Amino acid sequence: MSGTDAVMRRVFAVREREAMDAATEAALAGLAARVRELTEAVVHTAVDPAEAAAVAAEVAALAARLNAARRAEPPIARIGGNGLVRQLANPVSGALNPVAPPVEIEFTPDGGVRTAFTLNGVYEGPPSFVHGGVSAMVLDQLLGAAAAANGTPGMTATLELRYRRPTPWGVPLTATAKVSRAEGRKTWADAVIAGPDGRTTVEATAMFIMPVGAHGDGGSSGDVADGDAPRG
Ligand SMILES: CCCCCCCCCC(=O)SCCNC(=O)CCNC(=O)[C@H](O)C(C)(C)COP(=O)(O)OP(=O)(O)OC[C@H]1O[C@@H](n2cnc3c(N)ncnc32)[C@H](O)[C@@H]1OP(=O)(O)O
Repeated sequence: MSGTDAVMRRVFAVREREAMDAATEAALAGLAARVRELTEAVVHTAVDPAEAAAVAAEVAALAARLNAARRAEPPIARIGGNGLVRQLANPVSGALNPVAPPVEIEFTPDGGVRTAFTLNGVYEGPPSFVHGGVSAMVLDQLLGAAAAANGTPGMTATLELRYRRPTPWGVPLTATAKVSRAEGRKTWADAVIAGPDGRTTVEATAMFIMPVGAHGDGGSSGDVADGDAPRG
């Protein structure tokens, strides 16, 4: 994505942030994974009120330990030496964010993107099914990654969802996205989530707009957050 990299640097311009070293990233990814387990346990626990209160006090103490040294902003890591960065705490795909499932996005040979993921009960909306807003969040990220993979990244301007069937949690899901059209600063992309039987549960179409200046014609040129670059 060498041509894309320069555009990405401008579209998702953020203030300069210190990149996280690999050892700290690995340690915090492990911490986030444990906190995900904790969150899932909180949602499903059936302990008595006294035990819940005791655990709450311990968790408060742990939060105080982490807050003893804070970064002003969420962490990033650099990809290569060209200024492109990954947002390690992206709420969809960031391994360092306990709120993120996380969803790992890969390039596909057809120029699109794909992910396989499982959502647990933390993301429940209607009983037994994934919250529609969570599906929208995953699809927005995936569609944005498809626009980036096409070399035409942008800000989400429109996001249309069609919920065809309920999306179950606790089972393997797949999602794919691909650009259908790009004109000027606008890029359109389509995406679907499918259940384990391969049937579509949610369809989405989005339009992304590349902010003015992102083509390198004098717009912002700060460091860049690319959401979370697809791995592949
Ligand atoms: C690997 C990396 C993966 C990254 C994935 C990231 C996924 C996540 C992406 C997000 O969540 S982004 C956050 C949610 N989106 C926003 O917060 C966007 C907020 N809105 C904006 O920043 C601006 O409104 C925007 C950049 C979208 C457009 O501002 P502009 O000043 O560039 O638009 P302008 O007014 O010049 O209009 C340009 C054209 O776009 C049209 N337009 C602008 N906003 C529109 C809109 N919202 N919907 C439909 N059309 C829109 C507008 O009518 C016009 O059409 P025409 O050229 O045909 O005349």
